[in-house]
Amino acid sequence: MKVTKTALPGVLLLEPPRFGDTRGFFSESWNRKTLAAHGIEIDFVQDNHSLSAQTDTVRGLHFQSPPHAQAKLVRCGRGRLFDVAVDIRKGSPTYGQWVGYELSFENGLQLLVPEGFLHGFATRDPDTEIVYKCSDYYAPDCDGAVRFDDPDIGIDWNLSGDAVLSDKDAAAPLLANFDSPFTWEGPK
Ligand SMILES: Cc1cn([C@H]2C[C@H](O)[C@@H](COP(=O)(O)OP(=O)(O)O[C@H]3O[C@@H](C)C(=O)[C@@H](O)[C@H]3O)O2)c(=O)[nH]c1=O
Repeated sequence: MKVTKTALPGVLLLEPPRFGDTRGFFSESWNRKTLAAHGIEIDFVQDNHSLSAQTDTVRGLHFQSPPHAQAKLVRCGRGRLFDVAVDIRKGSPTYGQWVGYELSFENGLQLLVPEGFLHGFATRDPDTEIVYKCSDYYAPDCDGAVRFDDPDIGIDWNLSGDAVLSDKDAAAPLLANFDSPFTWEGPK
């Protein structure tokens, strides 16, 4: 397993090995012991799977507040997506900064998004599937969102057309009008 640090401490890019043969490939998409050996010890309790029919579908930027904050381990099941994490921990030296990576069925990459970060993605192909593990259960009362195209965050989504959004995401507040429920706890 190759684990690469990103510009945002705590956000990691994971590359599980794939064993190819004449049938195709085999890959361990998650293994608690392997991740623990890399210092990643998170109790995942829920797996999510969604399909986005159209290219340029954007879901995000989402979070769940404490006491139901979620870390997420994200991969692409089919197609290609651009996956983004944004630091929203008050007092963090990287508050408001983002990183984004292309996760695809082809490259098998995974993004680890810790608690205290917004998560969102844009699809690059039709019928793109995302699959992700979450460290807490869905808690609609703690569900929140920030505008995906907030100019203060400035994510370069590189869309080919207009974003396809849910009503909830279209009505999400800007970061400037948002009181983050997360606080930076210092370097780890
Ligand atoms: C997130 C979620 C939604 N739902 C339901 C609520 C609603 O009826 C339907 C669609 O919900 P949403 O519109 O919130 O789905 P979606 O916009 O795909 O939300 C997801 O976006 C990505 C970026 C994330 O990071 C996730 O944590 C989650 O917020 O599914 C669950 O039952 N369980 C869940 O865990």
